[in-house]
Amino acid sequence: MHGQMLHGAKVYGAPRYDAGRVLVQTLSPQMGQRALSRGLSKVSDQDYGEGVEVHIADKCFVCLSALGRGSYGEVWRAKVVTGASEKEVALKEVLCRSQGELQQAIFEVQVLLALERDASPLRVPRCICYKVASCVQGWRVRTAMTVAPGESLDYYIRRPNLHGFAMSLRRALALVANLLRDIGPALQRLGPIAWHRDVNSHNILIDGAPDEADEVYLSANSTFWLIDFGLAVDSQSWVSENGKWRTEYIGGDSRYWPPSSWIMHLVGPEGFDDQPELCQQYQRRLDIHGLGITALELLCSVAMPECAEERELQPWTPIFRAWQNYREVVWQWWSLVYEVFSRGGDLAPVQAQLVEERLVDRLLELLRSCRQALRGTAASCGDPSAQRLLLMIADMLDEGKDFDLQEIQRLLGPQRKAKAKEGPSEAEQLSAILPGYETLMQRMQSLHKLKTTPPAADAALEQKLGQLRRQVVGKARWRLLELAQKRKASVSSKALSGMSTPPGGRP
Ligand SMILES: Nc1ncnc2c1ncn2[C@@H]1O[C@H](COP(=O)(O)OP(=O)(O)OP(=O)(O)O)[C@@H](O)[C@H]1O
Repeated sequence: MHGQMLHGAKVYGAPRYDAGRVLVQTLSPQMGQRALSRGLSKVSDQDYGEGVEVHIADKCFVCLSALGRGSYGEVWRAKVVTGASEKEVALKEVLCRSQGELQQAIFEVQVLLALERDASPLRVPRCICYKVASCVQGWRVRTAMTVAPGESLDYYIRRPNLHGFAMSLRRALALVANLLRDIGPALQRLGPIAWHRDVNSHNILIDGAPDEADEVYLSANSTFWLIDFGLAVDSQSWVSENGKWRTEYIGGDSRYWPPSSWIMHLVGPEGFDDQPELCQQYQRRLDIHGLGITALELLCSVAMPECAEERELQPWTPIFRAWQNYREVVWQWWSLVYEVFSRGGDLAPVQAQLVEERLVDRLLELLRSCRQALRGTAASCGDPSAQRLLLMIADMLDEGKDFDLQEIQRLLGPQRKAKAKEGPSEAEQLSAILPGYETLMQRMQSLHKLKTTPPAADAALEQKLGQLRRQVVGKARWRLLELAQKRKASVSSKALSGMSTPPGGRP
């Protein structure tokens, strides 16, 4: 999730699906200094700040500098003093004022923990430890995670282009291929557990891509990291006829929303009555669409020449034009909604205006133009690897296609190896905590009782969380086993049916 003025509209659904909020906490370094000067060895209700010592479980950290700011507070880079093998960590704190927010914040941690159990390391931060503490406003969920390298992709793509068109295009294609190779598998592994719902260029970090580097260097060295699982929802309870997709608030950055999210936002679930494909998109493919738009944005931002005449370079011109049209119109819709949220106004008139303007039909048309341009250029560009990329992006943006994330590795080859883990974390020793048949969210309802027993609750809360972990461990193990068996069965049935390895891909 993110909430920076220009890059993070925290847009939630229409008031009938829960009024949303835009909360940007500003934590001043002075606050941190004050905490330090009071000689606090343990921060309970203090915010992070330079030099502030933070204890989470048996580990101790000292805040160094802010890594970034989101709608729920700042994320700080911190030095490890004791208890963890990493030198530095990223400390995130989410202030939860309600049961719902607490459940959401804990789910974010659970998802990180679940992902790190994956056999092959993914490019997502690893959770080192976390703590839930009650405070006057409700609860604070503090997480220490590994620092993902690099900078936000949305800053990267706004840098001026130093190269001529041919070189820029090769660089862009190399970057887009690595973006899909890195983020695709993360989303694929995430799928059985959760939908991220906020895949966009602000929540993806890029590393190893200096401005002057050529495509060979970028292919070998650039990496992309998915962060911020703060809007993730349990994919098991989300999907189905009466799944939570019907009632849960809408999340994410509307510039990366598919048409189905706008339908939900402007009309509600009834808007899908005659639109089964869009309904399926909203239930299952929000992240794929977010990744597709991010890929197109990266391609055009890096490859598109700054000068308009140069831009008229066939066969790539149609893609640049389609993207520019999309960007102009969709960014305008986003700013209309965001403006109302940031001043806390009534969203209903803006929603009515957007319905009147036939936003969904226009968005479908803008996306159709993007796909047409991508497919047209793929047909004429003559470079098979560029072709594969363009067709893949077009399919990701196609509400009529049931895009499978496995396609990415099949067509682009496997993800380059992420750095090996640096030793077992506390999380690895914890019980498995994947949500099972009953969703984690439902189980967390039992925390409700603790809300009525204020501050004494720290220990009780920890105990309760421990209980919850133990309760779900059996089901989670079973589910992991089942998934592994399914994978095995599908691999052996493919082998039996004599399927060959596709060119450049894995079997
Ligand atoms: N593990 C990490 N490693 C490096 N930087 C990070 C990490 N986690 C977060 N950040 C930085 O902190 C910023 C805010 O983090 P995050 O998006 O998780 O917070 P949030 O409150 O959920 O924000 P949002 O408003 O985007 O929802 C990120 O944009 C990024 O710059």
